[in-house]
Amino acid sequence: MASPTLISDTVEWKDLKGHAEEIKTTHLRDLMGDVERCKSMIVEHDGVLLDYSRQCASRVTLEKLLKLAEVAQLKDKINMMCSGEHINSTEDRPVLHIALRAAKDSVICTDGRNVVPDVWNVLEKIGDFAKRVRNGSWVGETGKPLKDVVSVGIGGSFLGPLFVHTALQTDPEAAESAKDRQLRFLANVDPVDVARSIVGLNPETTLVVVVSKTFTTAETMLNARTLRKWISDSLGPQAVAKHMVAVSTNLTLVEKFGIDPSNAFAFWDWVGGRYSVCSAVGVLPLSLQYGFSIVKKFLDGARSIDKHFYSTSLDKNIPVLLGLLSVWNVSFLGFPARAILPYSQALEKFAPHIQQVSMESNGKGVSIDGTALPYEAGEIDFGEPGTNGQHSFYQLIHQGRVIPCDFIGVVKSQQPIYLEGEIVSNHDELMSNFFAQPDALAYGKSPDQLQLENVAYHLIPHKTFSGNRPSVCLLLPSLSAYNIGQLLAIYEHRIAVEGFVWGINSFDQWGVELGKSLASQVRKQLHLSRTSAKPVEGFNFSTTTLLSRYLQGDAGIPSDGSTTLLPRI
Ligand SMILES: O=P(O)(O)OC[C@H]1O[C@H](O)[C@H](O)[C@@H](O)[C@@H]1O
Repeated sequence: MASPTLISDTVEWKDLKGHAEEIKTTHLRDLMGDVERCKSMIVEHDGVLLDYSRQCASRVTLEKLLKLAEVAQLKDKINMMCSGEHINSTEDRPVLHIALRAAKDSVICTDGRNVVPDVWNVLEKIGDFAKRVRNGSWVGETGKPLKDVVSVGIGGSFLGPLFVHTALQTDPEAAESAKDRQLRFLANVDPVDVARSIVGLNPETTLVVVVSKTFTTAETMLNARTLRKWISDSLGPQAVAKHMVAVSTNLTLVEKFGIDPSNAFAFWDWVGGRYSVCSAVGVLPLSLQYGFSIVKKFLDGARSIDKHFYSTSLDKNIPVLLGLLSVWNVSFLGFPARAILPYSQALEKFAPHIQQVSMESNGKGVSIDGTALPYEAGEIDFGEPGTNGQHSFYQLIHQGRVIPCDFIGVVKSQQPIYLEGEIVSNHDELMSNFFAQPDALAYGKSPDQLQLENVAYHLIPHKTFSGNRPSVCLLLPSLSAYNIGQLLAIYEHRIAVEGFVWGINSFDQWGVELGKSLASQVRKQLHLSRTSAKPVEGFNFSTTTLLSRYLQGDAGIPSDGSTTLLPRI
């Protein structure tokens, strides 16, 4: 149900534009002084606490944003998504990643079919397969158990599983069940990544999982062929059946590639690549590493947020509030970026994953009906765990550009350390920074304060912090599999909310196609030049110069002409 007009044409949008000018005259340090306001800006669900009191927003702002949500038909759009309507209109597809973590007895229909039994069939197949690999009843060609897994995939078939794997690695329960096993990822087509992914691995004890929604992605298919050769060179071509499995929506191409279709784990075109970590894309490699029961907890956590998202009123709804505040920051206050700052090293791959979910979803130039947007949509997302980021790019955030920040903290560390003689534990030290940074950004430091501290006159401008820099704080009880699932779903839904309000299609990604088709022209040229010395033609002056220089050099083939796949690193 696309709104007939652009959201920017509505009275509610224009009202917020005017209101933004008023808010700009109020400093956050004054807003923070209003305790009732701050109280109203803390919401909680199932152990997750969101504090958005450090947004450059008053209670009136919130009322106005909720009115904007109403005119954007946000609630209807959420309902349409959850009830399987084809809201991805340019691809004529439903958007049902919530079904991937639905309870077994729930009913989620699209096109007249309840998809939950399909989801659970695959989940149970994964559970069974992972159990057999892990307990050694599924063995490799030489009869040895498969203790190492290389997951080959890129984009949505890589970033989500990598984030969850990196986070689970430090959870004691998950780590215990991953003992003596390795999970590696191969995403980049760069031969260096290939070498890195298999260095030290023995094909006899390795299982390769090829993960690709389309099973056509050039990089993944070349990497899959490369690892197929690695296996068959060492163990014979018949070994592929035992050492390679696949995750895809395209089971015909899986079979054509030479993987037994009974060793393929399906998902469906109603799962967007960047929303696929809860499908076999993430569940298979993660279950092989940690066991299905742990991965199930991750799905349960995501489900808790799904329920909250579609059943809680908008003013108490964590993803909705976060989404509306993002729209506020981007479209009304003019802050185009967002820093994702988890105070947890285990979340080091969270920002890279959210970069794809957010920027591929909302980096659009037209509304859902194809009208050019007269406003910018999408955010520039980046981030690093704290405190590392503090020693890197926080300078710009404190005194340079205004970048709304997401501070993500964890109450209980998975790996507590306390050194005798220190005043606080390591985790308290980390969290001291988590609590201090948002206030430093919000309050800043004035020249008057600096004068009172007897700071030299000429240094006062350099040491002044303007403050008034917005952030939100998300506090999770711990980083269990369940909490990781919650965090994922909060961001997935937040990003959908932004897109719903901006009136765009957050579920297609046509912007990645052009580069792919130009690469295929270059690929053809490289092939012809290498095999028949065909001169470079059909490109502009710049590309011709660069390509010619490239072709004069290394052909990318080992100098002894060998095609060995033994890693050189
Ligand atoms: O899973 P695949 O079909 O191999 O796709 C992998 C990735 O490739 C594309 O370029 C898309 O932009 C991504 O959304 C997708 O996740």
